Amino acid sequence: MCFACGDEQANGLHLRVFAAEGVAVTAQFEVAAAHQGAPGLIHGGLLTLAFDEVMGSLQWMMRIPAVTGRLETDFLRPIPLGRTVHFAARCRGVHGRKLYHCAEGRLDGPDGEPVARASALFVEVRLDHFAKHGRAEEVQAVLDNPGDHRTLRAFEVNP
Ligand SMILES: CCCCCCCCCCCCCC(=O)SCCNC(=O)CCNC(=O)[C@H](O)C(C)(C)COP(=O)(O)OP(=O)(O)OC[C@H]1O[C@@H](n2cnc3c(N)ncnc32)[C@H](O)[C@@H]1OP(=O)(O)O
Repeated sequence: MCFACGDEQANGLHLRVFAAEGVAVTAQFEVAAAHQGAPGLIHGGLLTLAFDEVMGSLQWMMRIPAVTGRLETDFLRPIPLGRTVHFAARCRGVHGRKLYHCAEGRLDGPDGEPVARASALFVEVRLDHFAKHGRAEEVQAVLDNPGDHRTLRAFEVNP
């Protein structure tokens, strides 16, 4: 039940991420009333969350379990509610356990006005990172139905 991508989260971001050319993904985020910060505008933290999710999706494509170590967002333009942010993210490089990603958000279309940029460092972890640190109920639910989790984030790469 991920807040960024889970269908069950009534006020979640409901992000859908798609494989692109190379080690890259695209995604869309419809900014709803529940995502408000200042009146009529998106909350900046939620935009950063969207970047975290979109860049974090690259790991699924790379088949490397990793967590966010550092994430920096540049807020270029205010984003009104009711608009759609189109994201494009790619892996810039890998050094040891460190994965360097970058992403951009554009308004209302993949060629729309750039409204935000982000860069992140993800750090590869062993799978037991999640089992060890997560609350037991949710970890057990994944272990009971591992297929659900895999299917949810499966990309068709070069289908
Ligand atoms: C049950 C199974 C379920 C599976 C489901 C999968 C779901 C997946 C969901 C995905 C979730 C989606 C995403 C989410 O939302 S993930 C949620 C948010 N992120 C976290 O909770 C991460 C919390 N932090 C940690 O666990 C540890 O600090 C990590 C693991 C990150 C590193 O601690 P660890 O002790 O392991 O490693 P290390 O400290 O030797 O560092 C290693 C290298 O990295 C460099 N470094 C580290 N931090 C920074 C930094 N801030 N700036 C610059 N550099 C940094 C460091 O210098 C070193 O470099 P070098 O010396 O090698 O050159």
